[in-house]
Amino acid sequence: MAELTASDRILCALDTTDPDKATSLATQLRGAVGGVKLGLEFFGACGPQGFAEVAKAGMPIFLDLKLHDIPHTVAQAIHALMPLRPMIMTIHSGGGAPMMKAAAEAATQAAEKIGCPRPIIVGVTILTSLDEQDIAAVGLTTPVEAQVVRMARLAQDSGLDGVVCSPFEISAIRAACGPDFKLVVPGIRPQGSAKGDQKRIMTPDQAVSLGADYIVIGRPITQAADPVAAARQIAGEVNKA
Ligand SMILES: O=C(O)c1cc(=O)[nH]c(=O)n1[C@@H]1O[C@H](COP(=O)(O)O)[C@@H](O)[C@H]1O
Repeated sequence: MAELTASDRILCALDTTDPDKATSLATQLRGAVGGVKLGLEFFGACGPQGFAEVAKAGMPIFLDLKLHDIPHTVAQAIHALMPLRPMIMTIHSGGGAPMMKAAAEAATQAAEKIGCPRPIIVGVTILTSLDEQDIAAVGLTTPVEAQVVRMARLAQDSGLDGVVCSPFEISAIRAACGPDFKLVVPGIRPQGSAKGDQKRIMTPDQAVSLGADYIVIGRPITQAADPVAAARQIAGEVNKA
């Protein structure tokens, strides 16, 4: 497979309830980023129809619904979502091995049935909006990096293609899971941009240098006065690194 360019590695999170805004951003950003992410906010407001509208812009779409339920329910949800043909889908690694295995199997079966490539199925590990203190408060006493590596190994053993992790865990997961395991990395903030609710953050060039396959960036692009210029500047920084 051809090496991804810096722009290809950027997935822009279109977190909005407005389908016209999402479609317009997806159209403008074509060529400046590798794909767009539609998540709970967009899908909750606009549903599969909204997804199909944005898809007309011709960009690969990362469908981020972070599925987390019993194995049967998650498998059926994947069967229901697969006709949308997303490039990447998220489930939650915290759902455990039986759920992740069921998700991987459902994605393979649905892709065969529809006749499309299986999407990249990634497991969300520990959210980038949490720091050590927040994580300890929910009762997880293992240090974050060790906990995330544990979840990544379990995801790999269960047949997932990769995980969503913070930039801080990239090196440890690479060492544990090898070069082909996909690392999708949010918690990315270009120098000087507002952190917002993110806590475990790095700059785009740092994350790619450490080995991120994809970096997920929302507000620093979508809330910029010129989103295309912001995306191109980020790609430039990644290239320099
Ligand atoms: O699964 C995700 O994509 C995700 C996982 C995570 O740990 N942290 C995280 O921020 N995300 C998503 O990445 C995007 C980050 O958006 P910004 O904070 O605006 O750059 C949001 O759409 C989040 O839903």
